[in-house]
Amino acid sequence: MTNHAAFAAEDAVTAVAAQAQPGRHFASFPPRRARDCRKASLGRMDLATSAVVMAGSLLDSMKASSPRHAMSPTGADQEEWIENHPSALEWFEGVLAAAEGKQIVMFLDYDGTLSPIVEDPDRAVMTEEMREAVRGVAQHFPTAIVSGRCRDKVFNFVKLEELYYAGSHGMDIKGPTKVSNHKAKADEVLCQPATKFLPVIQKVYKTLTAKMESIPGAMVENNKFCLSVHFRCVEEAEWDALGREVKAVLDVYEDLEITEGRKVLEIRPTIEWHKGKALLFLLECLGFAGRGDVFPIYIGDDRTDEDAFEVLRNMGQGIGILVTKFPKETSASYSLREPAEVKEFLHKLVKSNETKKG
Ligand SMILES: O=P(O)(O)OC[C@H]1O[C@H](O[C@H]2O[C@H](CO)[C@@H](O)[C@H](O)[C@H]2O)[C@H](O)[C@@H](O)[C@@H]1O
Repeated sequence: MTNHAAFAAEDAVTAVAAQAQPGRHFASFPPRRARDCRKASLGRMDLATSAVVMAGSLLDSMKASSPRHAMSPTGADQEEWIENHPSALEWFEGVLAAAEGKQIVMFLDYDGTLSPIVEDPDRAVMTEEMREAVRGVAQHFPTAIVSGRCRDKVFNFVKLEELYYAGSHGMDIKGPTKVSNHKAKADEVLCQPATKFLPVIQKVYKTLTAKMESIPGAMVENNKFCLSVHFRCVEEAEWDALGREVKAVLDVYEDLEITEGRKVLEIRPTIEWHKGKALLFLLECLGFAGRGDVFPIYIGDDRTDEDAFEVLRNMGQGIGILVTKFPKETSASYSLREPAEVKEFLHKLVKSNETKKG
């Protein structure tokens, strides 16, 4: 864990203390079935986990997502931050050296990583050039999309059948629809640890949708195993009211909790499952668990991605890359500034692998 100062920036990330799993060993392929992964997720999520919004601090957390300090080359704090989290493009050779002789496995968040952040969540499309970059990477390395969106929705944005998809913050994992050289049966749902929460999530979706009608600009997105209450288009003066409404609705559901993303409150079951667990599960599915010659690369921009960065840090394998223009408290070891740089990084990886193969 880095110990540099926290910065008030657009989507400031708070300190992470997700549960570590050092030296965890896995069975190899074939993948575990959904029932097994439900068992693995039993129990309440540790409240120290990064994204959980603590009682009383909701408005403060929401306000912390206002842009203030873009990274400038002149600020000493920014310089220190970039020294601790160097650009994965500028230090590309270092990344390659660390991955030398190992199997790269690629994990990609969607919003803010493959697509730019936009006001309307339904319009967060990814460019054809980015799709080509992801397609290229998937031809060389097993690749998964890990998103807070529901799986179908993120698939409809990405539209690549050869990838693994972990939707609803990893609570809904499916193998490739089109199987290439990676070990997987086509079109298989691999893990859904939160199915028993579906009825309550749908009930809360209806309640919150009705409540949010009185707040101009507020929007509730149904992500199947979790919900997103968007406030990007809500006047700041209304955020307190919005936060209180959401908290009041959630107060009677002890099985659900509020976590926070970029101008969004996320409602999810309090199970011990997150993007980091999804990463470990996918490594197991791919037959790479417990192997020292695997090099997972996880690229993400949001608080919920911190759980995956933390898992990699604790494994001591692979790297986390945070996409940000702002210094943030993070467990990622590298950074990229925006989706355009993510695309360039993916292209460079492909090119270097092609060169290596001759
Ligand atoms: O894990 P992710 O794939 O990064 O999903 C996290 C949330 O992303 C989306 O919301 C964010 O992007 C929107 C479109 O750019 C933006 O309008 C919103 O303010 C951002 O928070 C998605 O709509 C949410 O459901 C996801 O939870």
